Amino acid sequence: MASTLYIGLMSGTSLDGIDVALVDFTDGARLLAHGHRPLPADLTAALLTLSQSNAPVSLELVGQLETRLGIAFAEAVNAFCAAHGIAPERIRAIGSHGQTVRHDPNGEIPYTLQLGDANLIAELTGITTVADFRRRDVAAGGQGAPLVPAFHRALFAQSGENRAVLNIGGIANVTLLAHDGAVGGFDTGPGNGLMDAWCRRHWGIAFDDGGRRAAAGEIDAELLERLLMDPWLQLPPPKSTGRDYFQLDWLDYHLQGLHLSPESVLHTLNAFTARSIADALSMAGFGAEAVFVCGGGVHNALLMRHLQALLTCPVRSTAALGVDPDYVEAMAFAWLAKQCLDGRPGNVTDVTGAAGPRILGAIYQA
Ligand SMILES: Nc1ncnc2c1ncn2[C@@H]1O[C@H](COP(=O)(O)OP(=O)(O)OP(=O)(O)O)[C@@H](O)[C@H]1O
Ligand SMILES: CC(=O)N[C@H]1[C@@H]2OC[C@@H](O2)[C@@H](O)[C@@H]1O[C@H](C)C(=O)O
Repeated sequence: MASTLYIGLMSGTSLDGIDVALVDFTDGARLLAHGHRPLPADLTAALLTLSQSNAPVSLELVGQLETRLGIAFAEAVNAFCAAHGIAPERIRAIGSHGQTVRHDPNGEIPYTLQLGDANLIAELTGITTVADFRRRDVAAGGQGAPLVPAFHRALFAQSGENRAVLNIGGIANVTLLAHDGAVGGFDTGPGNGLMDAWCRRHWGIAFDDGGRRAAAGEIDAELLERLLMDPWLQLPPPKSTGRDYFQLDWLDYHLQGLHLSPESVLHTLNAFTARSIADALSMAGFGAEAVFVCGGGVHNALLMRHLQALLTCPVRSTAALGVDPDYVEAMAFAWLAKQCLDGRPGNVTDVTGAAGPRILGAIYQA
């Protein structure tokens, strides 16, 4: 009988590193072990440059990053397996998200681009690898994102209540699990990405721990209003975005003529993330009875306070459902790999807008 153990690999838009999740699908989805491996600093720096939409990019750089990321993902798996004493033969497959460097499913020529050569992952780990999950959905006219809603449905639905599952990563996305079984979902806009970029620029730090620096500043009503006016936020679903749109150039444009302390800009960005999420939920007319949060934003206490203040239902971590909030996405890509190998669809057409359910991912045999 085929193994029920899968590894999910997630390297998200915040570029904080590689999440590794070992999941057993014998009965539901059980997280057996997890790990996090920072990306080498020069690789993060190259990816940050690449994700600026106006940066000149050479094909050589893209080719090299494809290789370097593939090696980094494989090393993350090998180190993880060694640390946990897991023989590669026990793993049915790896589901590798890859690193999104561009995402433009609505452009004249739609595309989405994730790097991290899965040939290398399969070769260096000896484990069958499934990767390239988004492009089939885009080929079918979809956004190619968000893809976690199908997994959220498998894991968190059947509660009889209207549940929202909110992932606050670099970008934020929400899954709407209605009490009658209907599933919706879309990106809501920036998560931590803009705050991280501001922290990097002003203090050379990766993120605002707990939201403490932001708390030292004030929310600026004028800046908040300007940010909330962005037309993307008003678009109806299906919709998705990436860090190539909500980036520092975008913020600098809105900061023109304002003279604010860096702390106040940060607090305004924090409030903006919360408002854009709450407004999106209200525009969707969903009537959430509970919101469960995953992704790194759950550790930003100030952001969680702002969210709770804006929403009338309880806002809790997915830990309240017994699922580690830092590994939901990595678990989702383990699940998507299993869906692919089982010949089952990975997309939710009401979420991505694709023409139909599609088996997502390409298989690289061990
Ligand atoms: N203690 C903390 N305080 C505040 N923010 C934190 C803390 N820990 C993590 N974060 C935030 O969470 C981010 C990482 O979140 P996560 O790993 O969910 O993002 P991601 O998966 O890369 O993004 P995406 O879901 O958009 O692909 C960090 O960059 C940081 O902004
Ligand atoms: C193109 C891309 O990489 N999108 C990511 C990003 O990070 C969060 C949000 O934007 C979501 O749409 C998606 O990731 C998750 C894993 C998803 O597909 O559900």
